Amino acid sequence: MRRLQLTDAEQTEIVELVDRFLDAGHDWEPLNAAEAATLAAPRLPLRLREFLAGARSGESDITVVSGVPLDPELAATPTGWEAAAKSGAGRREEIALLLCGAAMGDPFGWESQQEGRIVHDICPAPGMESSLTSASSEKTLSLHTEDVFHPCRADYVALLCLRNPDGVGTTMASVDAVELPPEVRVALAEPGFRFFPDDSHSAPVPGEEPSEHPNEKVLFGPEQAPYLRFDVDFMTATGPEAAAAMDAADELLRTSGGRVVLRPGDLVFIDNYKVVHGRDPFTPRYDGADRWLKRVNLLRDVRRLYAESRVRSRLVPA
Ligand SMILES: O=C(O)CCC(=O)C(=O)O
Ligand SMILES: [Fe+2]
Repeated sequence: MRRLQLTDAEQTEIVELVDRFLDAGHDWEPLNAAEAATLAAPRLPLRLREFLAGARSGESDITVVSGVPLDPELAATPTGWEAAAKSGAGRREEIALLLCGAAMGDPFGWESQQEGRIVHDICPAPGMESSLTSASSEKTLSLHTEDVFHPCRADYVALLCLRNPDGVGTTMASVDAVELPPEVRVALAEPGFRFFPDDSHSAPVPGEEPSEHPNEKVLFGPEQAPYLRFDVDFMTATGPEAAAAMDAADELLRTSGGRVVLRPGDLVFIDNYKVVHGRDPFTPRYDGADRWLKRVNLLRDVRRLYAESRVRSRLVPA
């Protein structure tokens, strides 16, 4: 894990950059602002840009920037993403996240997720307490690769913490840190698995038809330092050896991993090719003081999405 604490002077620079971004009268729909964020990101503090460039080129598994400035008049935590979308709560934080995110990758979204919003709100929603989505609270969110089913899944999931009054942990396990027995490693590197869209995807997304789910590998890429895709809730094994390897990996990831308690102003970049993440359970309050994160998905090059979807759009089509 790499960590950077922003200084007071750097925080002031970011506040001014957010002000300038607002004054420039960009279209505040974050999807439209994503490109403007890429153009403005070179004005972020030099030390921050160098830190993120190092994290990117060194393929840091977990990268934390602390002290991202939050609005002193931050709105109450909305009761779910729809409420946040309606009120525009946390706009300054969305911009700060987009700007920092754009220094690490290209922001993109999903037509099928939070109605195509590019910056997501992660806060507990009434009725969703036990769901398998980030709107849950009372149920553990098990370790997962974000959008495990899709070839255009993020290289990084960036989470900016606005509130976390009970110190709820974001669980994480890195493929670099887990010791998989050789036979498990071999089985996970065979195309013996199928991956499915998780419950946060509302509309059908390409690949939702069972026939469209090819057999895939859990471990892929460089043999000495493989990448990982994994989500026990939204994958199946196609044979007994694959099933045994999946169970073993699940157990080893859970026991080898740890947790990061995000504090207000903490921004974490989770390498979605190396790290699976989840969340500890908590009791929601629904009183405006609940835990609240903003999330953006990042690709290292958005052209991977254009090529796959055959549309020049930052949204994966539904
Ligand atoms: O709430 C968290 O800490 C993480 C939730 C999650 O899995 C996500 O936002 O992708
Ligand atoms: Fe997630």
